Amino acid sequence: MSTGLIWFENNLRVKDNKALFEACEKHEQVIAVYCFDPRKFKKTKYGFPKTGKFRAKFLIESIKNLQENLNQLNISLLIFLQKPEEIIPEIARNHKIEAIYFQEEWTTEEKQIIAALKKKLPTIDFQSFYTQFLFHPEDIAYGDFNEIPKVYTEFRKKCEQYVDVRKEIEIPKQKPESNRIKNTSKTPNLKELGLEDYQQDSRTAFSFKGGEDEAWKRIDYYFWKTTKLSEYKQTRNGLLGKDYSSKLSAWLANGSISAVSIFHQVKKFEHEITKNQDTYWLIFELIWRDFFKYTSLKHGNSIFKLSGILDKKLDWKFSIESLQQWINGETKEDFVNANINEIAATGFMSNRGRQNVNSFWAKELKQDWRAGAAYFESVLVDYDVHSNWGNWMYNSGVGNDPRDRKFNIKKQADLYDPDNQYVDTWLKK
Ligand SMILES: Cc1cc2nc3c(=O)[nH]c(=O)nc-3n(C[C@H](O)[C@H](O)[C@H](O)COP(=O)(O)OP(=O)(O)OC[C@H]3O[C@@H](n4cnc5c(N)ncnc54)[C@H](O)[C@@H]3O)c2cc1C
Repeated sequence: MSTGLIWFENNLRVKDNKALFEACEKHEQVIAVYCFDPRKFKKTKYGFPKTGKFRAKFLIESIKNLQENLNQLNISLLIFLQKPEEIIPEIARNHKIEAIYFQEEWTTEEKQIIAALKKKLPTIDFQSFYTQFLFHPEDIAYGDFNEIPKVYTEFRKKCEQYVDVRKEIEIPKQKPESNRIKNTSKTPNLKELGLEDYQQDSRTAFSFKGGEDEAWKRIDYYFWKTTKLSEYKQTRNGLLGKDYSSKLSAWLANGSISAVSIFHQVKKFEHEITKNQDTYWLIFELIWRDFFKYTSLKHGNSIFKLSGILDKKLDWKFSIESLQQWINGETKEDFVNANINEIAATGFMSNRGRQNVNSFWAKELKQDWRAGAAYFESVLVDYDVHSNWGNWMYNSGVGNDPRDRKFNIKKQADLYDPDNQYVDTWLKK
């Protein structure tokens, strides 16, 4: 009997998951694996953990839900707190695995893991799929990733003109019960990941809960129950409350829902409820998400370099005291402090807030932008390597912003928080 292994990473869903679907189509027996990689929970050189408590909790919830949904398909999800390249070879040998299915990744840390696995399992067939994009890399109108433009609008227009978003891939058919294997593995808790448990701050903009089912509940609420999508563009610069933007980022980041699924929900909404600038704008933002992924595909590790993808030498400083003040919300700007307090207390910050906080750190204080990006990587519930480092480069003058703008923080606060409601909420302890 042929056995395939689906190795989950940032594609934690059963719907529209080509890797899972292919594994189920090609093999009579399918086993699923997820590894909480200890390297992702270690401390960075700045002293904070690479993955902080908000994202870790969201991930734990996501894995629990994935396990339930796979159970419905009679597929056992084995969960480990171990490096993939250490445990997967053992499973592959024990279960006579013929092929491993996974989401294609291209940043160095992920590539190293895949290379180590391949080295240890030279006879196994590795099948990877780009399942994180809106516009599939095989469909874009560029012959080579090197042709991806530096300017977003150029990229967007060409994609909109020439690329059709693919159809969603259905949930695989249920396997027979005999597909289940003995599974004593357990999802680790926050303590086992070296993190403290916490109570949610009552001021939080949104109570994020991980898992594919929760992502679809949010779609149901934001699109269908409240039709908030029909005013998305007008409200997306908001700072308080759960409805000013879609809040889909955390589920998108760990792949609990695909950009393709969201796109088709927008199209359905436009067909059944209303079609306007606001509904289009959610797609516009999903294209930004793609753009940063294509930027990192093109530029590789340059997205982590001080001089960025522009290879621009600027006069950067770095002091650990400044970093601490910025993180503690003790800068001279109340609007920056309020935003940084929000992210520290909840793991979330609006897009408007992120732009201002980034601009203040990199362009006002001229501090090494990578330290700010690393802090966001630690605390964000929705951290995505390409979106985070891409946006940070953009707002720090070493990325894709052709205008190299600096935010006037006071003006921004007057415009987006005219009654100080936001600042008052987040400056109070
Ligand atoms: C400095 C900085 C760091 C950021 N880091 C991240 C990150 O780690 N992960 C992340 O998902 N987003 C990041 N963003 C982008 C954006 O702020 C968040 O996606 C957004 O605030 C999440 O809220 P939402 O889902 O309600 O967004 P919505 O406004 O509802 O947007 C819908 C979706 O579009 C995508 N999107 C929207 N804006 C952007 C953008 N500027 N860049 C890329 N994708 C976008 C997201 O997937 C988002 O979920 C960052 C922005 C800045 C300025």
